[in-house]
Amino acid sequence: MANRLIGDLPKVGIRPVIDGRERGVRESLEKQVMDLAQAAAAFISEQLKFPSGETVECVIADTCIGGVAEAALCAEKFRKEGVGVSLTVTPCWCYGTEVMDTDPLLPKAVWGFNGTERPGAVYLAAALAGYTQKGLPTFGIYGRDVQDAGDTTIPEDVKEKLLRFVKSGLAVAQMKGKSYLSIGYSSMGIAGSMVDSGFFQKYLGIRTEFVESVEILRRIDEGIYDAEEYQKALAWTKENCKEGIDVNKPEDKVDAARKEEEWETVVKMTLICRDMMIGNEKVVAKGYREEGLGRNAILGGFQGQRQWTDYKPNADFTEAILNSSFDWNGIRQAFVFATENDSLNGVSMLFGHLLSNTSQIFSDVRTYWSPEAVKRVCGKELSGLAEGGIIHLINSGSTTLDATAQQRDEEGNPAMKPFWEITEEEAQKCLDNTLWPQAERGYFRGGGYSSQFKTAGQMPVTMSRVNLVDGLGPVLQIAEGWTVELPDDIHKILDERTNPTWPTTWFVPRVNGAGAFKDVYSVMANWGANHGAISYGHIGADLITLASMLRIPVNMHNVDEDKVFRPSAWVSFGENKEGADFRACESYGPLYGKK
Ligand SMILES: C[C@H](O)[C@@H](O)[C@@H](O)C(=O)CO
Ligand SMILES: [Mn+2]
Repeated sequence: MANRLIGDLPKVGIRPVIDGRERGVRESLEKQVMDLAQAAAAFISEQLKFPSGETVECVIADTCIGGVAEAALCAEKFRKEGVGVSLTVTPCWCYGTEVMDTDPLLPKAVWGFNGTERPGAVYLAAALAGYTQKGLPTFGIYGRDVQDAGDTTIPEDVKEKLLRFVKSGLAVAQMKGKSYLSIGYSSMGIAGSMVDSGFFQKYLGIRTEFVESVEILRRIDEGIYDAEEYQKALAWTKENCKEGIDVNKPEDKVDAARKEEEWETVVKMTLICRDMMIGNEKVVAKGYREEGLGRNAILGGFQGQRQWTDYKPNADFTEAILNSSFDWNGIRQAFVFATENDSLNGVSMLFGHLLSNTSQIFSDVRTYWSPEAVKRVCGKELSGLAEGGIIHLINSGSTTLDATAQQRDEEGNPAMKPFWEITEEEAQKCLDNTLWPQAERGYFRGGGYSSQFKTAGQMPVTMSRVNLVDGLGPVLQIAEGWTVELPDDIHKILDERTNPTWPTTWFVPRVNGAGAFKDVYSVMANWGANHGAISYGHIGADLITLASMLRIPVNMHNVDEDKVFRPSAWVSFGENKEGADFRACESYGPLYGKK
């Protein structure tokens, strides 16, 4: 069952613009301009897929655009085709405001071909000036090296910017109109769980759906789920999810019958939470049409703690399985599902998922371990990437099992891959490297099973978090770095004194000796909340581009300056990129409403 949301996937609209002077000039350029558009479309469709694995489709205007009439015809075609991102391309001079895309909600870029025979770059600058003057911030793409007229190869630096822009633009388009499903609400006073509907609506175009956790009980008690799939899921769970240690005090331990009941409950919870997000035609077929429609949720969160977990088994199993790239139905697209209903960490996970097509890690940013403290506690030295200190990422539930690092990339390195690249063997190894200890009943009186594993390998990762600042609005912080695998004699001591029943990832951010990235300790000290969303790969530059499209300023990042790609208008807000970002986001305000 694909996590199919309602509505078609957005397409990329390609706008070949041209000098409208007929009887010579225009005719001499038609082929070159259209060839450039075709080349861009072919490149984008060949390189990009959606998290569902579907290919990104491009729509090219029927004709070159030499003036406002053809611009309007193109806009109409894009509307009918469901275009969500607009890319204008040209090698020549065109009439800036007469051919521009004036849709304020479409992320837009202009690729001005770096050629000399025709003034393509001059058009690019004129167009961007027009977009800036009209309050339609637009990305400008201009290759470093001159190309010969008619050359339709796309230079590497242009490719990088095209992909960054399109991926981010498609993320914006995919979020629009979807829902955040909040199951329960405030969790243990975590501010991120007090879902801010205004933020979701105005910045992301996402509607917030609130459902009491009792709905899960109702559906369990009244059998409002696919009984056949439940049996399949339970059998699969018994086969693949082995119980781990039971750290509970003797008087808190439960008998086999209760443990079986808890497994049955958490499997039902998983089916039900998924159905609440995206619906299930089997539930409709059972006569529960409303329940079977779901809430078109592109991401969800479960309060869990504490009322539910004081009474019923926790949702660690549910959260871990939904966030993973596989379940009893096989290898599939991961969901985005936050524990403790931390909706802001959920949004950060969603950004990572839409940009990388991979499943996501949700963690407490739990402990900074200095080399000295590790030496004191373990009598051992940290080495390699870990030698400057490490951050312990760990949280009950909500971490994808892909984070066991059992998948391999083409070079044989540990990786977390888009689901369509994961082999059956790799999925099985992720499961085989995960145990499911009984929940600690001091925390979780209702019991349940927590996923427990360690990230066994070094992988490039990016930790991020959206934070809400009163009087300012949302900000995004980003830390690129690596997971590290500690020697077992260190890992065990540190993990067991922390919590041996949860999933652990050891994280080392890339530091540069200054500011928030002065050292590993500074990264943790500057982290804006108790949680971080961790995505495979160094996707910080993509996150920065996406944030600028959403008018969310980036308050902290360790991405190379030359990788920062924002709308050209940002330069008008000053040379200091960080300050300009804040001023530009403040000036433009959220995409879908007033602050
Ligand atoms: C079980 C505990 O309540 C944890 O859930 C808690 O420490 C957190 O994760 C807080 O973010
Ligand atoms: Mn937490």
